[in-house]
Amino acid sequence: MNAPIADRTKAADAASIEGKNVVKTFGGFTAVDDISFAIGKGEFVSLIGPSGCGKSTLMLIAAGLQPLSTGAILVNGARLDRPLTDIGIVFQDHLLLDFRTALDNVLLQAEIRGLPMEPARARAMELFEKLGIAHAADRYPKQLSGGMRQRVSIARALIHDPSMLMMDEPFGALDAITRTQIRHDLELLWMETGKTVLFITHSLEEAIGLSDRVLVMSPSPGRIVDEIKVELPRPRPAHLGDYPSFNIYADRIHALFRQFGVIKY
Ligand SMILES: Nc1ncnc2c1ncn2[C@@H]1O[C@H](COP(=O)(O)OP(=O)(O)OP(=O)(O)O)[C@@H](O)[C@H]1O
Repeated sequence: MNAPIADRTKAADAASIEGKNVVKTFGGFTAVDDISFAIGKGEFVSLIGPSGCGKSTLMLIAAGLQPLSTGAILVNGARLDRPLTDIGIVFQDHLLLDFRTALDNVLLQAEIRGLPMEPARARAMELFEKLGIAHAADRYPKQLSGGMRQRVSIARALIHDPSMLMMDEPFGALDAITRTQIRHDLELLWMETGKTVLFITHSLEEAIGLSDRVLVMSPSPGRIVDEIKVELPRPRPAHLGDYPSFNIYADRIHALFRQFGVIKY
């Protein structure tokens, strides 16, 4: 099998992130139950698990946006005690401002971060080219399809060239055909940039189609119950079922969900 990460030279600039015995309680309720994980520089790791198992909570903790109850997050080996800034985040909801064009939405991120505007504009257009939306740079969010809006969100998350990307069900609201294409485009962008990615999804195709490793979570209280190293060549095809090993990985995840009663047939 070929190496999962295409451009290891870029990965040197990427961040590593580690969770050590992370616990998160809300009052008496345990949302995240003693989770440890390690994501290497330039690695693409997905979290998959049933609704409410604590995926978003874990991601927010890993980004320093939510305090943990006990445990620690280490970024490049240093304990995280504030929100990460060297990061891009993409949510299921695009969160674009209606009154700014696609390009200006991306440039807002550059403005907030105090980046020089001309290079930022050039980089935004370069990202738009790679994401296939250069022709729509001057359109407003309402004039874009759902897939195009998520592409703008990805460009916004990458405009400052962060060393890590976190994505919380970024394609969850898109139709199946758009999802397949945007998955492929994200994979190519990742192969080129070598960012460290933490990706949350409910989709086996997305988890297996994109990841170097898939971390499978139990129903609440969320724990990591399996780790699958995906050894499929990249870039991966639209129809993953062509690979017998895709079905083996998918069966393994289904079996776990069946064991937990998440899937009952
Ligand atoms: N701020 C909060 N206060 C209280 N409970 C919370 C809070 N945030 C999350 N929870 C609870 O923690 C659990 C995990 O939520 P979380 O959003 O992390 O799950 P998830 O796996 O991302 O779910 P989904 O796949 O449906 O998005 C849920 O039971 C949720 O209700």
